[in-house]
Amino acid sequence: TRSTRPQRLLAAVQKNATRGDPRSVVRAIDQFCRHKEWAMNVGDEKGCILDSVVSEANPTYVLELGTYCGYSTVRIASLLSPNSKLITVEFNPEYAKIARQVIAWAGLQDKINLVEGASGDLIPKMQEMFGVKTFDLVFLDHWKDRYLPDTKLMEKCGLLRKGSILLADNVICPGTPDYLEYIRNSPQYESQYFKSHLEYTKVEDGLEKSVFLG
Ligand SMILES: Cc1ccc(Cc2cc(O)c(O)c(C(=O)NC/C=C/[C@H]3O[C@@H](n4cnc5c(N)ncnc54)[C@H](O)[C@@H]3O)c2)cc1
Ligand SMILES: [Mg+2]
Repeated sequence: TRSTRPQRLLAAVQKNATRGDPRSVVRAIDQFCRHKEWAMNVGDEKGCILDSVVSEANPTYVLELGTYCGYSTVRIASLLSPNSKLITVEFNPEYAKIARQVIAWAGLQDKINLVEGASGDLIPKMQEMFGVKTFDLVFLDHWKDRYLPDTKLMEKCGLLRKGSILLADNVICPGTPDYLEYIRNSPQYESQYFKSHLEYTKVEDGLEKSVFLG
């Protein structure tokens, strides 16, 4: 049977990237998506904004919602300090299988915990499963209609502390109107919009960075 796009993306990583070199994995995926087949990775342009937010935050505990093939997982983890951890949540077993191999190729399996399941089920279990008290940074990049309910769930579960950062992809395209409305009007958050483009295209998109004020 015909291969899937994630399988072809993984093959491109294994062909063009150097084992143990996360930045070469990121570069290989961007090359594949720009010149061969578009895929919904945060991409190189928004990826630079992601890099600067991660570097400035220097987080110990990171949560990513929506692993897909692991592009942003590798991009974030490559910037984390030695004792920090990234937990990434993915409910599609096919995507999880590909992402695990991309993460392994980058040599980042010790920094990353990929957990399979739905965010709505896993968020309430983060403390008991991983001994996490609060997350310093959350990257939202899963189904767009889950951003708001999962943010409210993280608040309810006490997973955010004063200064925790939420970074949301695609707030313009595909768009997350209910999330933006909530987060920009809530006195509990200080938000900032980083204008950019939908990965590998000229269509406008952007990232919304929101600091939880506690
Ligand atoms: C109209 C239109 C269409 C597509 C685009 C282009 C475009 C550009 C982008 O950057 C995008 O992020 C997207 C996008 O749709 N992303 C959804 C990403 C889902 C991944 O996360 C997984 N997942 C989804 N919900 C959950 C959940 N609860 N618990 C656990 N995993 C979940 C899925 O299993 C996938 O691995 C689309 C632009 C415009
Ligand atoms: Mg996205």
